[in-house]
Amino acid sequence: MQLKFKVPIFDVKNLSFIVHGQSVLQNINFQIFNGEYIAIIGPNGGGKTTLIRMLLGLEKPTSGEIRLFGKKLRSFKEWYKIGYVPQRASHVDANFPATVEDIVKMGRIAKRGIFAGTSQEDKHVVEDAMLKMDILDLKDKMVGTLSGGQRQRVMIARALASSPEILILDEPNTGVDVVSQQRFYKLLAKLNKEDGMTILFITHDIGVIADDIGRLFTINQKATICNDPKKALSCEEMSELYGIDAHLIHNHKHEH
Ligand SMILES: Nc1ncnc2c1ncn2[C@@H]1O[C@H](COP(=O)(O)OP(=O)(O)OP(=O)(O)O)[C@@H](O)[C@H]1O
Repeated sequence: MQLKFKVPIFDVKNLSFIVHGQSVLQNINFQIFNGEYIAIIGPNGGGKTTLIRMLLGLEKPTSGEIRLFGKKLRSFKEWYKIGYVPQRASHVDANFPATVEDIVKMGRIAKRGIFAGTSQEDKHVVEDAMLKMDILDLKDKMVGTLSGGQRQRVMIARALASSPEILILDEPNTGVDVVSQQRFYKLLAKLNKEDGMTILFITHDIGVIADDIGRLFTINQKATICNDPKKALSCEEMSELYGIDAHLIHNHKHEH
């Protein structure tokens, strides 16, 4: 009988990042497995975005090692397996000349290459991504005419169009109204539960998604991994992490 090993999607060992003599991240260790839903929180400037950029090979660690799907980062080529939505991705010019469908199709290029024609499978995946993000009825609209919440869902659908195995979202809710945010969180939870999509989500709204996530990483130069997020959500801890009145975050959950 063959032994089965569970290869983590990300395997991060002793990762540090120092810039201009300042330590941004120190000795970070974690693994992320298929099907997990993980939130990353931490204060502004705590190193969350830097960590994600290193996971994506956009920033070189000062020391440590990152493996993706078992491969060393420098030999990893299958980037379509990772769907990434950066901060402010949905800020587009009002006159940007593309429909919702055009934008989502662009995500497919990562998987198929720029010169490949459009196959039936491509059409199906693009439509499915729009369906999952609840934007099928908007497909012919110009993206610049959409609301912030709708554009945000378009950007996630674009990431889904490359059929990724993990979705990485960096604070995608900036400038989006609360009702749209709630809708968005529900869609993400569904994506994780029903489709088994692995999600890594940098957010400030931890009180709202605490019931959905499996693990919580707090990043403030160092990483603290919490396997039971609900227990970590005491107001004291939130205050310490954010340096703000944590009651606001908890009350937020009961607004609707
Ligand atoms: N290449 C770089 N050169 C100089 N400074 C850098 C570089 N990369 C990151 N930093 C610094 O590292 C710190 C962490 O920034 P980072 O954006 O990762 O934090 P963050 O936790 O994502 O913050 P926020 O919540 O505000 O987005 C900041 O002080 C930033 O200026």
